[in-house]
Amino acid sequence: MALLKIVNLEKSYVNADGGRQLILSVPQFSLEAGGQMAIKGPSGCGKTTFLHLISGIVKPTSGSISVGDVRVDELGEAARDRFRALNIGYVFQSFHLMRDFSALENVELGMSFGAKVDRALAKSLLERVGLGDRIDYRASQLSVGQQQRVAVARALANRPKLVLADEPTGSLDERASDLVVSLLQELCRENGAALLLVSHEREIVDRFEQKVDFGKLNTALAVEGGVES
Ligand SMILES: Nc1ncnc2c1ncn2[C@@H]1O[C@H](COP(=O)(O)OP(=O)(O)OP(=O)(O)O)[C@@H](O)[C@H]1O
Repeated sequence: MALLKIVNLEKSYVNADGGRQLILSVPQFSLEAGGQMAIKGPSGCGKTTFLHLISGIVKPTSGSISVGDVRVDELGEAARDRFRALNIGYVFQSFHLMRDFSALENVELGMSFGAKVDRALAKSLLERVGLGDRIDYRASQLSVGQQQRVAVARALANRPKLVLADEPTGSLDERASDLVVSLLQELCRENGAALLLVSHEREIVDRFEQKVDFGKLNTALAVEGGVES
């Protein structure tokens, strides 16, 4: 059964001369519950916008986005924020951790916008990503790879149905990248969460059985003369 279903999704922005520019047009897209998929594509092809639309950070110009039985596109801003806090885990390229908060506090922060803070779960997630001995270190005292592992733990903290990862290995060397992607895949599998990861790195995308070229998925690129990957 599809967890994520998208039909005729479009996003346009007003450009500098006041006209509208269509930057994303995805006729059909779906991801099954617990499924794992990588989206590849070059810089500027709309990958981040796609994840922002799915998570409700940005509202579409038209079209429908269903996550489970919720129509994300029909929710107001506050409801989308609440929906995201309860249902979506997000991993960013640049982590978005609170530098002066400990690893544990950062994971708990991922819970505080959702249902409730569960310290035992936060600790077990940090142990699961290999940071059991670093839970009281501030984010600023952790290596770049360790910070991204905290971000992975935080993304699973609210027991999401769907984890979105936006270039999660962009700041990491090869060894740390491998570890972060493996942890994301394993933790999502263990928790029954679906995983949608975007990356421009072929080695990362090739680790997924399901992969999509966003240059082909986003038909606005052809209209706007955009890049092909
Ligand atoms: N708020 C906005 N206003 C106007 N244009 C925007 C806005 N946000 C994104 N865009 C445009 O949408 C296009 C897609 O941007 P997006 O960040 O989704 O691409 P991307 O594939 O994630 O790129 P990258 O890999 O470099 O992050 C770009 O041309 C960008 O300039």
